[in-house]
Amino acid sequence: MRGIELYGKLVGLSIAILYFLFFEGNTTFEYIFFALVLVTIGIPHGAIDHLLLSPNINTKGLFKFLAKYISIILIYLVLWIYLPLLALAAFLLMSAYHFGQSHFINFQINKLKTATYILLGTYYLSVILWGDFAYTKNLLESMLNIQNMEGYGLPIIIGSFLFAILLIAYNQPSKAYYFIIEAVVMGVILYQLPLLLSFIIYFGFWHALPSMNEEYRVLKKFLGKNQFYSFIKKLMPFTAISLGGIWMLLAIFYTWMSPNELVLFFFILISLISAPHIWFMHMFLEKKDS
Ligand SMILES: CC1=C(/C=C/C(C)=C/C=C/C(C)=C/C=O)C(C)(C)CCC1
Repeated sequence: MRGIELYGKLVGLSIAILYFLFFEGNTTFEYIFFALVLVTIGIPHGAIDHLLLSPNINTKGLFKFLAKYISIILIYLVLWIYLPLLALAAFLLMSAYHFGQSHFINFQINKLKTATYILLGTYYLSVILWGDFAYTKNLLESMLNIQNMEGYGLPIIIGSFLFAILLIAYNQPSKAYYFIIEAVVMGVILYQLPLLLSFIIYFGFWHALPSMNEEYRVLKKFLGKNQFYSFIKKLMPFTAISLGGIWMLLAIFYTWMSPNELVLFFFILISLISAPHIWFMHMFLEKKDS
């Protein structure tokens, strides 16, 4: 594993340990780390999608890219408005694929790739969502009632874990032990944490940072002198636009929505920017493999 990823995972683990030791039940701790990781790693990892396929993009190329990006967002927004349950199901499936995919940046999967990604992503997502089922249920309440789904949690978690490990072992027998240990340790920890902290630790340090590290590795030859500084500079504009847009919309809807509805609305906004990001990231990672 490359340095930064390992350090990131250690930071993620330290936040979890700090929570268990000193801040159990402290929502301020949870919100502070949620915001910090989101702003510094979560959003920025998707802010250079325009450079992934064309590192030297020109103005015309950028407009074409933005037209595609915004069209996907608008089509998905229409789906959220008219068929919200389908939009939610699509979000969970896309996210499982996308999260799973980022576990294999340094490990080649050749056989049953899509299934492997989806199963491993489903495992982590379900650990996070079912680990704090009461809050997940409350967040989704305004959209659907998942009360009777509590019992499905363990079979889904164990089933996705077993099948994912089976497929990883089928692809890379000598590396499977690493994924097993990580999935078991992280599964236990994420399951015990409150939803938002669990989500942001996994999202930040197991998904966004490894993805950003890969973006940097591939793009750095196009960054001239001061590669790291130039990379950070390139992340800035779309990070600021995304955060500003999310902030503005949350501020506008703040007066009409309950706190739980606002959190769900926040995740719907994340889903809207994630849809094109997942697509471009998929193209980037698969192109790199071929
Ligand atoms: C945590 C959470 C949810 C799922 C969030 C997901 C799936 C986020 C995925 C983000 C991605 C894929 C970002 C891209 O890089 C729900 C079920 C919406 C509502 C309850 C809280």
